[in-house]
Amino acid sequence: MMGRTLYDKIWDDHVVATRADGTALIFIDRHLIHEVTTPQAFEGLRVAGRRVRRPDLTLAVPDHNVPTNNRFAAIADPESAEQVRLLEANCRDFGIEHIAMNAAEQGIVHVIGPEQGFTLPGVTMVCGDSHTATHGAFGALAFGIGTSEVEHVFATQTLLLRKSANMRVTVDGALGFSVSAKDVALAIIGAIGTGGGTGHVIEYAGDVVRYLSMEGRMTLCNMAIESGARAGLVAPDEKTFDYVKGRPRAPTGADWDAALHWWRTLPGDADARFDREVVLRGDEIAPLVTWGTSPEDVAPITGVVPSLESFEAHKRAAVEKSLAYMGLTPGMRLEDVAVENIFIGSCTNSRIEDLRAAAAVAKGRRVASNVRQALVVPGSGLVKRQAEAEGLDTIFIEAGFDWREPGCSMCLGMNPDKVPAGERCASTSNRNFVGRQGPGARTHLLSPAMAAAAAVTGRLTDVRQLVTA
Ligand SMILES: CC(C)[C@H](C(=O)O)[C@@H](O)C(=O)O
Ligand code: SF4
Repeated sequence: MMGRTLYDKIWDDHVVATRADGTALIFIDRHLIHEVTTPQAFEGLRVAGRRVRRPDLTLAVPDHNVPTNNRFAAIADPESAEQVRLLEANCRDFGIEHIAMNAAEQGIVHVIGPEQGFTLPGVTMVCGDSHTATHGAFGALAFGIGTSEVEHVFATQTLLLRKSANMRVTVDGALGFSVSAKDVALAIIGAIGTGGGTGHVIEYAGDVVRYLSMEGRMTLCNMAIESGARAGLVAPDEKTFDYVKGRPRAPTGADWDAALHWWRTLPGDADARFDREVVLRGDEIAPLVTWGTSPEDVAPITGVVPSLESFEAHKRAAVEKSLAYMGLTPGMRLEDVAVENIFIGSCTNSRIEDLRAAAAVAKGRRVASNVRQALVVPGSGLVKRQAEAEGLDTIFIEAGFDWREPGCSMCLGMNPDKVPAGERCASTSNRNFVGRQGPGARTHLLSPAMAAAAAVTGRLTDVRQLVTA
């Protein structure tokens, strides 16, 4: 038998039935849900007179619409308030565990899954949310689904799927000083483009990926979707198992031993074949920022806004449009771009290590006077509590940052945290699309350390000038 990849193994383990047309019915081990993509799915169940088949494999949390301040006041926007209310009511009606907005464990769905030990190696995991790829960091096959599929999983705990192709992205060598998982994620998308992973599940491999912490691997897998991939994966190893062990929903006792035994068999076989291979060198990755309205529009912070001529002819019109939206001109030094807003948060970069990296830069410095909002939004209540125990909140507050409650916040304009039209934001999130952080907002994606550097200088800045090795 030919060697199998990690993806092949998880897939094979979950096939319930195969059909003549090449699709397969796949069992879903874990279903995360949030308030945005579930109301219609629950309604569909009601109309059909169905129950949720496996409420015990389902976990709910509100995140997109929750305000990150004034948590105990009513949510001002009626639509947001209704979505959050509906999630709770539907979970009560259908017997699903719901982490309430003001619970200590609340947070962004992709932060709380791993934190709670709900995310495990080898499982299939879905959520009505594109950044479900994050959980692939544990060697779980995790991907986003649409609302009608959410209903299908509710009703049957399965999905009808067509298998993707196998792709491997290897990042060899080591990362330079102040270069983080976010820079690796951006470098990969810059190299392969937003369509580079289409039709594939990407396994991230190589020394750089092995060396990354679980937090870093989550950042990397989080952005798999921005390269068009169905999912991102990292083979589980001892670091993975150490992270999972002792989490509230992780297996214990004999179950743990059995799980560990199985998890160790998951990494791909040495002779497994990938349909596509891409190799990057870690030492060639600099701290990166985006200059355009697509996550593939990346450049080293030491660089300039690219010229139209540097693109293939068919791309130039789009680049021109994107630069006009961003208010940038070719040849402009990226370090000369002033920013009025800073966002440190999102399911890409709101975990404890992200906050530590940002705090290390912010410590003893002040947010620049041209910066009007500098938000630090922990990914969950538990991250917030940990950060406070370490005194990170004090560092941020003394530097002039705004220390908030957990949620999606300024990552997208579904709650009160928005970037005003025409203003720029140095943001640790994953999407710089037109209007993503508010109508007319201009987003520059970067790492937490780079966002903190931008906050204290008031412009995009090479963090390596502020911190020494
Ligand atoms: C609102 C939700 C469905 C959406 C997603 O699917 O990703 C959001 O989380 C995002 O990041 O754009
Ligand atoms: S933090 Fe941003 S990317 Fe992540 S789930 Fe929320 S809105 Fe989507």
